[in-house]
Amino acid sequence: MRSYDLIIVGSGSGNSILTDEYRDMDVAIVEPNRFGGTCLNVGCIPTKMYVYPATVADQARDAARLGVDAAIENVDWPGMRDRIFARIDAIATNGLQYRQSLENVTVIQEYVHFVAPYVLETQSGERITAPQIVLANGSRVHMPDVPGTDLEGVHTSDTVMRLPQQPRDIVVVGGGYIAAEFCHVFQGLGSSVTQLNRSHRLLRAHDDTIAERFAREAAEHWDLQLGWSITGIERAQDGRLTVRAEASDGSGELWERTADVVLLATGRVPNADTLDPGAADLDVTDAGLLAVDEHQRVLSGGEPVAGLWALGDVCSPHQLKHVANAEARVVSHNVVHPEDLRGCDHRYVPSAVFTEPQIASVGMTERAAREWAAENGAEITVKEQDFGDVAYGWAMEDRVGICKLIADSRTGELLGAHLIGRDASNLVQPLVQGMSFGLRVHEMARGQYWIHPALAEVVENALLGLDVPGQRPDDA
Ligand SMILES: Cc1cc2nc3c(=O)[nH]c(=O)nc-3n(C[C@H](O)[C@H](O)[C@H](O)COP(=O)(O)OP(=O)(O)OC[C@H]3O[C@@H](n4cnc5c(N)ncnc54)[C@H](O)[C@@H]3O)c2cc1C
Ligand SMILES: NC(=O)c1ccc[n+]([C@@H]2O[C@H](COP(=O)([O-])OP(=O)(O)OC[C@H]3O[C@@H](n4cnc5c(N)ncnc54)[C@H](O)[C@@H]3O)[C@@H](O)[C@H]2O)c1
Repeated sequence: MRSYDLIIVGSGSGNSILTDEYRDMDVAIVEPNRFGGTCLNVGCIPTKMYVYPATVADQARDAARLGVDAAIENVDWPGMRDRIFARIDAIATNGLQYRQSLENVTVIQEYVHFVAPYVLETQSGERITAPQIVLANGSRVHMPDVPGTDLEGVHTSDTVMRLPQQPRDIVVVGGGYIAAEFCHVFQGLGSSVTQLNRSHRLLRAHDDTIAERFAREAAEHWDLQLGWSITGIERAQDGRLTVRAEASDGSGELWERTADVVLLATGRVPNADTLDPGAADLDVTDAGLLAVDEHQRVLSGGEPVAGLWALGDVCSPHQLKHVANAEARVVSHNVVHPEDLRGCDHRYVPSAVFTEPQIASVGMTERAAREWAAENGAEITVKEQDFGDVAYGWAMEDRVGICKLIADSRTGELLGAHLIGRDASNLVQPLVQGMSFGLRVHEMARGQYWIHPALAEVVENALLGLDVPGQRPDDA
């Protein structure tokens, strides 16, 4: 059995823990797939490289409203795909080659699983061990359990971005982040898109106002079919794919649609199970995540196991790259400073959905805040500020955007922020900052300049619209 000082399983955020402090350690990085993990190869980065041109095309289509007549002559999918992956594949290849070039690092290109505490076995039967092991092996696509998902032309986010040609039409199954982003990509680039979702609600974790506004916009941009559960996919006589579904309400009503391509976007599951965690007595949560404490130490029987760490999608309910990266920074420190353990601050985790229009959110939804207030004898104040009511919104003739804020009306603490509209993923950042550093609503609104007439004035006005200390007439 080969011994190392440290084994890292997974080359996504796990790869980033190796700082200068690790130069004298004998390290193994285990990565059976493309080096760099999900975000780089099949996730955040390539999706956004498709989202951007799709948004450009969408804006061109919408420009006549502003007095600019534009026409989209052509969308070069193969050229776009090759441009995107020329950049990404080179980063993955260079990342692998760099790690392989280091004297103290061994890259093992196989899957591993536990056979005993601190002992992992590769697919080819080699056993490796280390006193410190970082489990950063992410999550995988969840496939609906229906016939036909293995047919050619049925894709997931892992494969759809490498399609040889842009599909004329596509059925996207699911109502979460991935479905929302790919519906925008394909619709923006000119495919005919049908979105099929089991429930009547899109983006289920989001604030009701935002989810409803998004569903309204989605229905204007593509064919939105809500309340249908997929029952199977078949090869149609013309060689295309027929998706079949039945009504989710049990009425027995049936639905079908034929398209060139089907994209399954029905969630991701953590890869804790594939590590065989029972062989090392590791705790797994009901959601299938490796259980960790606040220092990212993996738990066994509720107690931290010395030298065993986890980070990212394999242990995080958030399934977000910035969370995986933050946890990687904590693990990077803790592995080499066990006497000075750091923790990860998960209080205000923002996220954005890069669809059209963009959506961004941090903190409690209004519904969660109302429940929290009822349980804690608190009172909340809510402000919905339309983008269309600030100067830059006039310039855009905006009819969609909202910045919705929720605060504790006694303390002025911002509890939640939810935006839909142009640049929402950037507009939310000053609010994340204010929340993270304990600023009260009035301090955020009046303790800084807001550039006029930037779109950020929508955030300023939303803050000023909250009924909180410092902003009431008797506080003046
Ligand atoms: C289409 C898509 C778009 C996304 N967009 C965004 C976004 O815009 N913003 C955002 O914040 N997040 C986004 N995410 C989520 C984000 O990609 C993940 O949260 C993040 O990449 C998780 O990082 P990780 O290091 O935990 O895992 P990963 O990056 O998945 O790395 C885990 C690695 O472990 C390897 N592995 C798995 N099992 C084993 C094993 N048994 N042995 C050895 N190696 C193993 C895998 O091959 C993989 O490379 C997106 C995800 C997808 C799928
Ligand atoms: N911009 C971002 O930050 C970003 C982008 C993409 C993905 N992600 C991350 O990746 C994760 C996975 O994304 P996702 O969109 O696949 O998951 P999700 O959990 O957001 O949505 C899954 C959807 O699939 C539906 N579904 C599940 N099983 C189904 C079935 N059998 N039939 C029909 N519908 C079914 C669910 O109802 C839900 O609407 C997200 O949790 C997110 O954190 C983030």
